[in-house]
Amino acid sequence: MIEFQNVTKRFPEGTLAVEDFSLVLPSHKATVFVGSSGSGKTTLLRMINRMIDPTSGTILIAGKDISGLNPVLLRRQIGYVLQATGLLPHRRVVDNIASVPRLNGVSKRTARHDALTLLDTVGLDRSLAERYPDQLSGGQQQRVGVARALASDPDILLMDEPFGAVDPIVRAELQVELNRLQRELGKTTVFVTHDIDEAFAIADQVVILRTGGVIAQVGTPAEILSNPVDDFVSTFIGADKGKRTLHLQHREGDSATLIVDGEGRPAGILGADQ
Ligand SMILES: Nc1ncnc2c1ncn2[C@@H]1O[C@H](COP(=O)(O)OP(=O)(O)OP(=O)(O)O)[C@@H](O)[C@H]1O
Repeated sequence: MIEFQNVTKRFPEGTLAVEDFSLVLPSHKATVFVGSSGSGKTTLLRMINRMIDPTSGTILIAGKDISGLNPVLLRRQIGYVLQATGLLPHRRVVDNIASVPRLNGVSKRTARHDALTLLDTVGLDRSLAERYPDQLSGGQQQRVGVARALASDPDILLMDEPFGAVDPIVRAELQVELNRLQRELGKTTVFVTHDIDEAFAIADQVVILRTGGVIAQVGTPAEILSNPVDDFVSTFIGADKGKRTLHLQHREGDSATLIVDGEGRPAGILGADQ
């Protein structure tokens, strides 16, 4: 479990990026921060692995205040996936994936062996292992980025707009794959996006943010879709627009709930436990 307790971040030149933010991010679940540009999503994410330290307040991981932990060691225990993948261009795919285990002292042979297994995990063919990142498509590079983030078997996976640079079809595939991985591996995932549809597709817990990291609403996709708390949230999820009046439809004899758009087209499915 990750817990933010009254966390505020003011950058040195004065911007108040996050103000008095408190929230529990449950273990083994995907929490998605969604909000418009500048709402503080990335700042919140980066405070979890101490790439940014709060001005005040406390962040706990598994009950431990992270301000007392060595940032470098903390980062090696937390997977991090970025839009720009961060893959090392001069290293082969297999060595990119093996890089953090190698830093953690795992032998080259074991780290490379595990890297090949991770290619299977993220749905990539092992024949890609010896390529360099620029010999892969954008979607394949993102999968390698996910494999690399999983390589040290972290409990926590941070993902900052990881699918923002790929085309919509590949993006939808990656979202489906991430859901599968989430079910199989049960990581505590924190995902940042400005795309509300992506948030609904991935999240167990959606956090809709206003400027300053102020929480507009927290809930499951079903809770937010069925009961937006105010006009801001309604506008954000598109419930006020004729073109996408999403609503939920329970199907007779089926445990899943269908999300249907304003024209009656299925837009997604919520699992039985949501
Ligand atoms: N290093 C920094 N120095 C000063 N201000 C910063 C810094 N990083 C972020 N900010 C400011 O803090 C606010 C929140 O930024 P943040 O990157 O967290 O937002 P975001 O919701 O992730 O935005 P985006 O969707 O555009 O990435 C913005 O006003 C931003 O300009």
